[in-house]
Amino acid sequence: MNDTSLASLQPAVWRILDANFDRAREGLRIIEEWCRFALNHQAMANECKQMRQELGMWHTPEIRAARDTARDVGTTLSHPREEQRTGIEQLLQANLCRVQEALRVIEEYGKLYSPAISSGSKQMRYRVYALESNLLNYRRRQLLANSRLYLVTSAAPDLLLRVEAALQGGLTLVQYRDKQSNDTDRLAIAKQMCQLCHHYGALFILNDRVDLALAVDADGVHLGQQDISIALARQILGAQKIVGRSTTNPEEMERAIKEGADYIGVGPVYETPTKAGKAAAGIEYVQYAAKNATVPWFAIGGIDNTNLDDVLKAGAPGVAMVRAIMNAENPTHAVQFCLGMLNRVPQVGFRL
Ligand SMILES: Cc1ncc(COP(=O)(O)OP(=O)(O)O)c(N)n1
Ligand SMILES: Cc1ncsc1CCOP(=O)(O)O
Ligand SMILES: [Mg+2]
Repeated sequence: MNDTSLASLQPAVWRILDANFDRAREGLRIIEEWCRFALNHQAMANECKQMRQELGMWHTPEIRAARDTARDVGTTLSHPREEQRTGIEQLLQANLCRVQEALRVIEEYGKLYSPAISSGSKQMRYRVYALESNLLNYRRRQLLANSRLYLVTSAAPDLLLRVEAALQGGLTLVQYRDKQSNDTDRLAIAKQMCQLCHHYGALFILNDRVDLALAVDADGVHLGQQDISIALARQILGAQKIVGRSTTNPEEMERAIKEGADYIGVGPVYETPTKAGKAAAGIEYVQYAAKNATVPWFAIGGIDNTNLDDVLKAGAPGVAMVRAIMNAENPTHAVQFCLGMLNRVPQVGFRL
């Protein structure tokens, strides 16, 4: 192409704009379907729809007319990564990226066609960034609120295999708790466990360690009463991440909720060798939480299939377990059994 005058470039610019309007609208439609049918989230679905419609208005007949699919050398190009999505998170992420890229292309090439479309496209790209953060945040919180069984890990030679087996049973919430490894090992394990959980669509939380949670991009952190404040953890991790707090009595519960905990641990319900020497808070504290907790909560401490029914009868919407899953002969079956019992009790609707 020797003639580089604007007029001679026009057909190529139109073809680029045409392809990218399609790309952006298709990507938005994929995200919209998830917001609408999976999350039932009207505002986010509507935001996708509005943006699709605005793109439709910019996608003029003259741009559409430039389409030349037969001569498009890119139609048969693909990358193996495009053909495989390991989970819904990755699928949404890939499509958000696709929309952002397409809008960036429209913004740049639009400068050769219409400054209004170019700057409109830039504004829309920022709207897509906001949508991305709302979507991931909402999904995280919804998954937390719907999780009724929480696996807190303990040391095991086949730790990741055990966690994977538990995930295969339908677990959606995992906390990596490791009181004995060195930091190099902790970081390596946390990375792998985080990937594993996300592969199964589950949330991954770090016990105690905000720094490691940040390093591996975990979904959040679980803080004890002696750990840093919830506000500081949020400042470090960002507003999108989950911060949980242990509570052993009504005062700690009230404070944790007031300070903005996304969820709380309630216990130890019973004495447990996993936290030897810690006094039991008792089933009465579970009954108290059932009446007063306004955020998702998990009864924890000495719970197994011999007493799960009592804990549920006391009003727990969810439970956290270490030994009952980690030491089970078959963690998949242990999870399935507990979820079966938990799902017999109607779900409590916490406000997201
Ligand atoms: C869900 C949940 N609840 C409580 C705890 C206990 O946390 P903490 O008091 O910090 O004790 P350690 O787990 O750090 O020994 C928890 N980990 N998870
Ligand atoms: C971490 C923790 N926090 C309160 S009790 C507890 C341990 C629960 O372990 P188990 O389920 O094996 O009794
Ligand atoms: Mg702790």
